[in-house]
Amino acid sequence: RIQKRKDRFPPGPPGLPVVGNLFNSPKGHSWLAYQSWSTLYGSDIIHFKLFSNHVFVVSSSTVAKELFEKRSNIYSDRHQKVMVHELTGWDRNLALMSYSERWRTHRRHFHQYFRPDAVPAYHPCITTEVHKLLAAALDAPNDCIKHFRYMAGSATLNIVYAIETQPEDDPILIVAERGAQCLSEIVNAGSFLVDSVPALKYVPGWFPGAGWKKQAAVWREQVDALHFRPFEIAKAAYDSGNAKPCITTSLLDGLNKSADKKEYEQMVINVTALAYQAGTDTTVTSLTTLVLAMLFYPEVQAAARAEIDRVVGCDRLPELGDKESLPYITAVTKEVLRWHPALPLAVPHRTIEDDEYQGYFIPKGSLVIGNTWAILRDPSRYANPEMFNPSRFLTSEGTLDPDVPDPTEGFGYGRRICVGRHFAMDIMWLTVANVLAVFEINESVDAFGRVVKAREEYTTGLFSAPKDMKATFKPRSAAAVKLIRSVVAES
Ligand code: HEM
Repeated sequence: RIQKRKDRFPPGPPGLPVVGNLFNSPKGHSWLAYQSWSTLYGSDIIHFKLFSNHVFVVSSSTVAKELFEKRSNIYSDRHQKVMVHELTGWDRNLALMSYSERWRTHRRHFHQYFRPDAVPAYHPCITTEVHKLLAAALDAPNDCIKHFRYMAGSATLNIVYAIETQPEDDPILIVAERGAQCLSEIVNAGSFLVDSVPALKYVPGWFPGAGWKKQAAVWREQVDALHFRPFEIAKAAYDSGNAKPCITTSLLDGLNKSADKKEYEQMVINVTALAYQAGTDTTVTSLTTLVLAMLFYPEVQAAARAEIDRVVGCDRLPELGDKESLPYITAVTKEVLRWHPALPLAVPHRTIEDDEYQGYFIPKGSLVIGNTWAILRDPSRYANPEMFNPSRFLTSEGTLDPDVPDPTEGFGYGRRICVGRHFAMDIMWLTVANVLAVFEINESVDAFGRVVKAREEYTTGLFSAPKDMKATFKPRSAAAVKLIRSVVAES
């Protein structure tokens, strides 16, 4: 019977006994290899094995909807790893939690602050941070990534903990940044033996060859600091009765009503730390892609600017209230998510039951990966998908075309879809509109006066960001400089 079921796996590259496809699985930019396997085997779903683990990769929106949405009760779990979940403390992160009552409680609490009708409350804060970004770009026109990072991090810490940060050497931003970075370090470090032999977690750090255990302890401290340091500041303000209302104070209001106060407080710590962890790198990566696209496609910059000048004029900056009247800016934002998704394979899902799809057998415990890259570059959905072309989302009259699919796969799938996507879309939209209203984005010049040519090269890993991004923000006019200075002075 087992043999019969094995024959019913979707097609995929041939593997070896015991190790499976260990030696022919891609080492970097795996979304590209999975996309070509899908073409080679003529299937929207492919299968391979890593040791005893079954991996399925889905590369069409139809199959993704069928599995992740229609069968979300089976396809919403996450793989648990000793290094990530137990030794370094990432079990607190909703995005990595197994599909359980604990995940549901965390997601419900987080969602109430980031659902579409809650997000407008953060518009004033986002607007102030975007204005500060414009001023920072005037003063340091070559540091766009640094400015994006500060904008996204500062907005998040303000909304979640009511903590005001400084652009340089802010102790809380440093702690948050370090903690969030260490997840990428763990993922990029590859596989740890302790994940295959969990008993190794009991080996003491001083044991010869257990250097990984010492590294795990360092990571653990950083993850703890990311969770506790900002929370302690917000909690102290709450206890003193002087706190500015924020997500933490709102959650702490529920503490007295909770049956298990310790457990509730732990949930508050996890939920509040989540926005920085899940929202900063994703937003910064996407905005860096915007900059790259603007270097390659100056005509898109010009079209965006023309729309802003026509609708908003030059005497004020675009606001989120202008969204309906600036469809081209919305189309640019969507195209950024589609052209180079920040997480080209989202976060892998895991099945909790045996399943069957189109005659194929998908065993319980399989990893099922949505190949967002392939789905968003599917030529049957998006013509000439390699081109950055916001107009694909517009009708011939220039309004948003409801028949062109939104690149929602950039935010993942089914019940695990990004909870912060409405907030993310607003912060991205406002940044795109404001930056293009007052700046030209140009290639930068090196110390010898030579233009640094932009390249479409991306990093590999959980996140995929433009490599060594260099660009310069040039104010469009003296009036634009004056406008930025006056807006920042006002706010
Ligand atoms: C452009 C920015 C962003 C992108 C591209 C993005 C993308 C994603 C993706 C691909 C996933 C995995 C979905 C899956 O497993 O199928 C995810 C999960 C998540 N995102 Fe985002 N995200 C962004 C911004 C944000 C922001 C700003 C927040 C918070 C304020 C946030 C909070 C979350 C959370 C909490 C999860 C975990 C959901 C779960 O596992 O149940 N994200 N995001």
